[in-house]
Amino acid sequence: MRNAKPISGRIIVKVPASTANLGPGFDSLGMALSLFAWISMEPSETTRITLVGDNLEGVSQDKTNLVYVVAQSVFDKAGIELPELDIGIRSDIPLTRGLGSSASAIVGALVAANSLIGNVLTDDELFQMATALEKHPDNVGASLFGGIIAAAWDGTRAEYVRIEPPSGMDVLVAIPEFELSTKKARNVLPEQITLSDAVFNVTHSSLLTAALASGRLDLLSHAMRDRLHQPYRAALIPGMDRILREATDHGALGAVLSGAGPTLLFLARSEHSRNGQLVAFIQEVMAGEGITVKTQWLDPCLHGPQVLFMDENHPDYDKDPHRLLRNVKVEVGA
Ligand SMILES: Nc1ncnc2c1ncn2[C@@H]1O[C@H](COP(=O)(O)OP(=O)(O)O)[C@@H](O)[C@H]1O
Ligand SMILES: N[C@@H](CCOP(=O)(O)O)C(=O)O
Repeated sequence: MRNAKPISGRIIVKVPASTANLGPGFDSLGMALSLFAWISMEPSETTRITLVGDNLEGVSQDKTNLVYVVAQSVFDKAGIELPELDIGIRSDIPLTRGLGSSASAIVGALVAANSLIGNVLTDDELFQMATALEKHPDNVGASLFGGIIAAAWDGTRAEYVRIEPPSGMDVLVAIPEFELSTKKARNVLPEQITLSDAVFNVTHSSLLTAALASGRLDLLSHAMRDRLHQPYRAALIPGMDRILREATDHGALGAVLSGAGPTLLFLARSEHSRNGQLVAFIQEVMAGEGITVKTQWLDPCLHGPQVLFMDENHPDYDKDPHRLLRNVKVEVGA
């Protein structure tokens, strides 16, 4: 049992989305993105889970909700009695599209619950818990620490190194209208691969990590190639093969499947990125496949979760937390 302080007050956490793999770094590389989810959490007489906004369709509002379950695991580990919770969730991260919505929910819930009990768990403990829940460290590490992370999990313990994203690098995501669960996209992967494909991925992942750490943007198109998961997942995403193959002819530095997909992700130099050529190419190929995609320019997010603690003296404490979440301007200080 830790020295957990009694739970009181309201926590609002703003947590970034993430993209995993970056091509060859399967289950290892992740980068936080400037797209966010917000979770409010406070003790209450009975549990209530309110979903705010359009992106959370189908998410459960009972005690099976991921945010509620993960929060309880924090109280359990800290050895304190499990409280009923009033939880509000707002997310600008589309679900099951390969932008780490589940990782953001897990990290947001861990950080909110830990804040409610006076941060008795360390960042490392939160990272270990998040990795064990998500079963791979790439998305959760990026959401928790911001920037780019290179991580390895052996099933017992995860280690990571955070890399500051190179400056002058923009991120474009092309989000198809259809959902693809991570589970389904992992199920199409083979049990075994050839030694030459394994060597291809180890070498390219190492080169990519070093290129990102040293700002060698010129190496990205070479380094972001993958033979471990993208070739198998391509069958689930019409148009993906051609777009990834030809994106560098249209201004991208590198093009990959984001996480398990179906979102495609492109890195581009900031000064070239917004001229519309790349977006037009993606839209044209996807339209030819009969698929609607939403494109959105993002930046790497340099920070992890930001936490606002409200006690009863806070000027907004009397406001309905769900109305606060609805307000886009909910900015949560570091
Ligand atoms: N904010 C949230 N609150 C509760 N559950 C969530 C939230 N975000 C995501 N999830 C859960 O995670 C699932 C999506 O996870 P997954 O298939 O791994 O896709 P993604 O690439 O978006 O992480 C959703 O169907 C939902 O069950
Ligand atoms: N390394 C995982 C990443 C899954 O990311 P998600 O955002 O699609 O959940 C994988 O490629 O399966």
